[in-house]
Amino acid sequence: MENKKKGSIMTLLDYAGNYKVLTFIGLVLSAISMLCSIVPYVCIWLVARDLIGAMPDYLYVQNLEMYGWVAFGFAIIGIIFYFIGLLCTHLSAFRTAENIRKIGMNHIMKAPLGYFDNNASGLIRGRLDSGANDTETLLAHNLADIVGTIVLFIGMVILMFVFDWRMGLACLLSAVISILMMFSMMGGKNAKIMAEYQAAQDKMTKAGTEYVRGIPVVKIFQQTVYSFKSFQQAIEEYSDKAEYYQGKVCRVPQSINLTFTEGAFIFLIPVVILLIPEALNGGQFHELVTNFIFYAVFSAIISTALAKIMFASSGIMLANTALSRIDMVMKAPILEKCINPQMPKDNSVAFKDVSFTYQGSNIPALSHVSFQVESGQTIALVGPSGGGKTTAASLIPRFWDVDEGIVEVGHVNVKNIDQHVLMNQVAFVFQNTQLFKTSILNNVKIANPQASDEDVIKALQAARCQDIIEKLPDGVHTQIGKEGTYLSGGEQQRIALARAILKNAPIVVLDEATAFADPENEVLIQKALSVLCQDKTVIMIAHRLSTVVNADKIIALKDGKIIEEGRHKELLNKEGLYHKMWNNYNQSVKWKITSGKEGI
Ligand SMILES: Nc1ncnc2c1ncn2[C@@H]1O[C@H](COP(=O)(O)OP(=O)(O)OP(=O)(O)O)[C@@H](O)[C@H]1O
Repeated sequence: MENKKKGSIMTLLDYAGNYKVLTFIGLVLSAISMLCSIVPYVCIWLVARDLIGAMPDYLYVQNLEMYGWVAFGFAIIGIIFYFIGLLCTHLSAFRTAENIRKIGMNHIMKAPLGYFDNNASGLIRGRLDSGANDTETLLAHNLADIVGTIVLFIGMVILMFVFDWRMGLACLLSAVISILMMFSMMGGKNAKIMAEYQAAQDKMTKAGTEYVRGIPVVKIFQQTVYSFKSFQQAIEEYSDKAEYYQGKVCRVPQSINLTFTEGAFIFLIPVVILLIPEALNGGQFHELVTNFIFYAVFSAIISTALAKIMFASSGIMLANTALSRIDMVMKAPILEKCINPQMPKDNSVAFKDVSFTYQGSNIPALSHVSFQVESGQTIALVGPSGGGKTTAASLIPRFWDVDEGIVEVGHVNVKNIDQHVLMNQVAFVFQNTQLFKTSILNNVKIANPQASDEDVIKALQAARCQDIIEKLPDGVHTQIGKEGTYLSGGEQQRIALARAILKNAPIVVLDEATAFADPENEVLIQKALSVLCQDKTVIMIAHRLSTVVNADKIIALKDGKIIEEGRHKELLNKEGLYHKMWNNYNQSVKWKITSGKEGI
C-alpha cells in the first residue's frame, strides 16, 4: 500500500477492509452530533432575545420552557450520536490495527530469512506494534473529531452571519489566525521534527534490545560502561529530540488556544462598542445586547472546536510517522513466488556464475562463483574469514536471492522450486542453534510434525543425545528454559542435529557445526554428523581443516571469489591458499598440544 500517493488516511482505511464503512458511518454521526450541539446555543439566543425584549415584564415571556427542552433534547441527541459514532470508529480502528499487524506479519513471513540478520525481530515487532497503536488513536478518535469539528465550524460560520455579520466576522478573525497557526504547526518543518523524534525512539528501542541481549558478553569482558555507551547515546539523543519536539511543536498549540480564547473578545468588544451608537439611533439596542451575549457564549465553542482540531491534527502527524514505520516493514523484500514450480530432479547443487551483494553494501560478497556438487557428494567451503562461505551456503535454501547467475538444486533454479519443497529438500545446521521454550520432544518435532514420538527418540539417539535426556527430570518431556533447565552450546547443537536427522532432507548444509563445542561434545557431534550426512549431499563450512580432508571437493573462497578447488591432496600439491591454510591449521593444532604439555 503506497502511502505517499494516497495520503495517510486513505491508506489506513485500506487496511480496515470492509470495516471502513463503519469509519464513514462514524464520521457522519459525529458530524450530525456536532450540528446538534449548535442548537442549544441558538436556544440561548432565543431566550436572551425574548427576555431582553420583554424587560422588565419577564412574566409575559413565553416559550422559555420549550427552548429549554429543545436545547436539552438536541444536546442529548448530539451525545448519543457522538457515542454511536465513536463506537463505529473504534470498531473500525481496532480492525485496522489488527489487520496492520496481520498483514505485516504475513509480509514478513515471505521475506528471505537473511532479512532478519539485519532487522532484529524486536525492531520489526516494535514498528508494527507502535505503528498500529498510533494509527488506532487517529481512526478511533481524531478523525471523527476533525470531521465533526469541520462541520461544526461551517455551521457556526453560517450561524454567525445570520444574527450579525459584523460580530460574526470579529469572532471569525481570531479563528482564522488560529487556523493559520495550526497549519504552520502541521507543516513540513514540524512534521520533520516529529519524524526525527520517532526515529530517535526507534533507535533507542534497538539499542536497548541489543544492550540487554549482550549483557552476558558484556559481563564476561567487564565492559559494562563501554557497552552502555551506545545505549546511553541513544537515550540522550531521544531525550534531546523529545525536548526539542515538546518545545517547538507542542508550544504552538498552547499559543493557538490562547489566541483564540483571548482573541475572540479582543476583536468582539471593540466591534460591539463601535456598533452601540448605530443601535441606539436605530432603536436596536436590545438586539445588539442579545447578539453580543450569543457571540460571547458561542466564541467559547469555537475555541473548544479549534482545540479539538489541533489535538486531532497532531494525531494525523503521529499517524503519518507511524505509517512510515509500518511501510518499512511492508517494504521488506519478499522472495519471488515461482509461477510454474518444478520438482528437483536429483539432490545435486550447482552454482552458475553467481554474484551477490548485501543490501547497503557496495562490495560483492560473492563474485562470479561457479561449482557443482553431485548427488551424494560432500563439498567443503573453506577460506579466510569474510571470504563468502556462509553467504554461498545461505543462497541454497534462498535465505537471499542471487543478484546474477543461478543457484540450482536438482538441476532446477531454486527460484522455480516451491518454497516448501525447497525447505524439505535442504536441512541447514547453523552455528548458533535456536531452541524454543517447549519440551525437547517438541523442539525436535518441529522438523517433522507428522513424526511419531518413537521417531523423535530414534533421531535423538542417532544424534547422541542419550546423556542429555537421562540427566533431565522429565526426559524428552522436559521443558527447555523451565525451572533452570538450560543446555550447553554443544548439547543444544546435538538437539539441533537430531532435528536435522528427523527432517531427513537429502541435502545438508552445515555452517561450522562444531564451532562452539567443547572436545567432549565435539566427538559426540562428529558422530551425530556422520549419521546425518550418510548418503546425503553435504555442503560444509569448516575452519577445522581436519574435518574436510575426506571431502569430495574443497572450494577455497577469498573475497567472494573461488581461488582454488579440488581434493585435499590436489590442493596441497598446488601450494596455494589451501596449502597455506593447512600449514597454519597444523601449526595451531601443534601449538595447542605443545602449550598443553608445557602446562602440565
Ligand atoms: N547480513 C550481512 N549484511 C551485510 N554484509 C554482510 C552480511 N553478512 C555478511 N556480510 C559481508 O559479506 C562478506 C562475506 O561474509 P560471509 O559471512 O559470507 O563470510 P564467511 O567466509 O562465512 O566468514 P566467516 O568465516 O567469518 O564466517 C563479508 O565481507 C561480510 O562482512
